[in-house]
Amino acid sequence: MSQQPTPPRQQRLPGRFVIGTRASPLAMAQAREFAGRLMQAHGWAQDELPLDAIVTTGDSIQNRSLAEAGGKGLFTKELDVAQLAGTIDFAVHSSKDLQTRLPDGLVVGGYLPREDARDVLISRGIARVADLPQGAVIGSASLRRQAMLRRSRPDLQVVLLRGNVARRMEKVASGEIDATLLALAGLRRLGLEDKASGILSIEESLPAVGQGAIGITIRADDAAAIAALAPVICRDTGFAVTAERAFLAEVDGSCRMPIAGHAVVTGDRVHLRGLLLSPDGSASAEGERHGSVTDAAKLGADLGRELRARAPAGIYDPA
Ligand SMILES: NCc1[nH]cc(CCC(=O)O)c1CC(=O)O
Repeated sequence: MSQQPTPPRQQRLPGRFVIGTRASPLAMAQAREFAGRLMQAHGWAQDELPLDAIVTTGDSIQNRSLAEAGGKGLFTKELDVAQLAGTIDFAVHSSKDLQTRLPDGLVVGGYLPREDARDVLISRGIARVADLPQGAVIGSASLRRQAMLRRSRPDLQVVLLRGNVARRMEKVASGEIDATLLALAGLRRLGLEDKASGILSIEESLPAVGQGAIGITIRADDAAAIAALAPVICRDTGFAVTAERAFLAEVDGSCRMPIAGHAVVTGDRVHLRGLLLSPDGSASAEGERHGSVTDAAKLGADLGRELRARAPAGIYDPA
């Protein structure tokens, strides 16, 4: 559903771009953040940067897990089509939700500076997963979060929970479920950080590949878009997410497996951690790599191959 009429591509004014985004509150907040950074960097006015909010197939599926429904591409398909057609020039994505392989003709032009990548616990007053009562009901749609919870707290009842961030939080507040895990980044961008009951450490809940990083896709041949992005993109976030995404592409690429991967850049070094789990959390393979940021993609692929090769039974052949 494309709300605003947008000029055909050939009529694009020099320096004028249309930003495409999903229509969820979080996606809109991220698109506004990107627009704000572009306006500041270039001195553009708001009406020079129209936002085109597009409802994707993924947004309209609420009752099944994403893995069942067909994966990450469901959240980007309609945006990809609009972008290739030239209706939108930039598409703003949560890197976490971005397929490892983009459609031909589209590339990630860069990433905005990463927000905190950690997960948070949302509960009625309990700050730590370890302190949830025996048998508590905890909801998540993420295979990674489900498997990590089952591993650390096999007694919890882990149930499928979908819907946007606000709706998930309501289900905790109303008592329908006892707790859920969400990304701190999303809460911050929605101005809801004070609703977090506690923050999970990176060790406790290794984040998803790309978590906290906003990726901007462009048409591969759009030189004007590449130039416009240059002052707003973050090089270090790019190295970190490149390592993580190379890892993900090597271990699986679909989102049917619980996978976590997180890289941190310090100076010209990158440190990547990866984790594969069986759905019930009982089997796992984890590892890490340190190296130069210029080798980010290679480090990620190396770690992915290593973990795939030594994954115990139960990971690639779920019981
Ligand atoms: N899959 C939904 C999704 N995609 C990105 C974020 C959070 C923002 C981010 O990771 O940048 C969320 C919500 C969540 O996991 O709590």
